[in-house]
Amino acid sequence: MIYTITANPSIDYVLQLTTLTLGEVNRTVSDVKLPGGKGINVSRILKELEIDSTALGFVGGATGKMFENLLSKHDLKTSFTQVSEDTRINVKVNAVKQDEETEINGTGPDISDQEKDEFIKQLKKVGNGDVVVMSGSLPKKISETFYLDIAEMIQKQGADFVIDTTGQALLDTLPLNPLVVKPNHHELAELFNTTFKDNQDIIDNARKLLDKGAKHVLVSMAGDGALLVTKDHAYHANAPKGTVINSVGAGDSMIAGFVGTFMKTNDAIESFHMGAACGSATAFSQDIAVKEKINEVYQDISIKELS
Ligand SMILES: Nc1ncnc2c1ncn2[C@@H]1O[C@H](COP(=O)(O)OP(=O)(O)OP(=O)(O)O)[C@@H](O)[C@H]1O
Ligand SMILES: O=P(O)(O)OC[C@@]1(O)O[C@H](CO)[C@@H](O)[C@@H]1O
Repeated sequence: MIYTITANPSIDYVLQLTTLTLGEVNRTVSDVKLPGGKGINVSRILKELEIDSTALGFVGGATGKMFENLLSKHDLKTSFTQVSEDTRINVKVNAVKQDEETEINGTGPDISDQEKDEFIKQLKKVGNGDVVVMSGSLPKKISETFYLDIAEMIQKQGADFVIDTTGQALLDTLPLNPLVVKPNHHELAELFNTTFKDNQDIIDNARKLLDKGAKHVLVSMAGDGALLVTKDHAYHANAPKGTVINSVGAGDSMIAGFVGTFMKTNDAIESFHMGAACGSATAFSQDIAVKEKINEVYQDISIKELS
């Protein structure tokens, strides 16, 4: 079983505008409310790929009820920990003429020690052969070592983990050998306080994450596709041409496609191909991609060995 942890889920309020002008009244062309959060998006793509997962996280208040209601349409297995404060609302603005996406993410509810303990109890059921995907920001009262503590705990129980976070929190988990990490190229550059001049530069820095313990490294590069870096080889997946509608969740979709396929096939290149298809398919959709779109985009992706 794959478990996804979204410590700070959200209602994503996605607004399409012609243009966005700060300091003025702006009106939407369309708006939708989606059940959001990185782990939730991973679970939603896994569902499209017909792979079972259970979504875990903290949900609370009136917005939490709305979140669960929005999510119920997707028929996912969930086991949320109820908290007393409200689930956050994240605002996503797509200004079509300016070809710009702006995101405003809330901080999320305070989580009490008791609520946190209840959540941790849920992880007792994780065992041999399971994979736990942990992603997204932490609510403010949760310790920065939350993901690291969970990784240590579930590893002792025989499970693998995947982590999608940035900075020191990511580096700290590498010695525990995450199955895959997926920084985007900006996050990778920040990790090593550098800038990249070409793909080889990115590959060299991605290999530092392998040296520190990651089993696979994906580097996503939005409209420039993605890289899969292993100790001896590096591969590039193209980003097919298409109309980008809302790329929120493209990175989560890539992780879901990779992890779900890897659990079935143990084949990193095939998993990378599916990950890239899921990422681009989501960028070409208003919501997280559905399986028909993923299958269509899959045909337009080719994986090239670079070294
Ligand atoms: N404009 C695009 N055109 C085609 N494919 C895209 C586009 N944007 C993203 N993708 C695909 O999705 C993958 C993940 O996107 P991206 O690099 O933006 O991840 P991210 O920064 O983690 O995104 P997010 O945080 O919004 O989920 C890319 O590597 C690429 O394969
Ligand atoms: O604030 P975080 O937890 O870093 O990111 C949350 C978020 O932006 O990530 C998802 C897209 O990746 C969205 O569904 C959600 O709103």
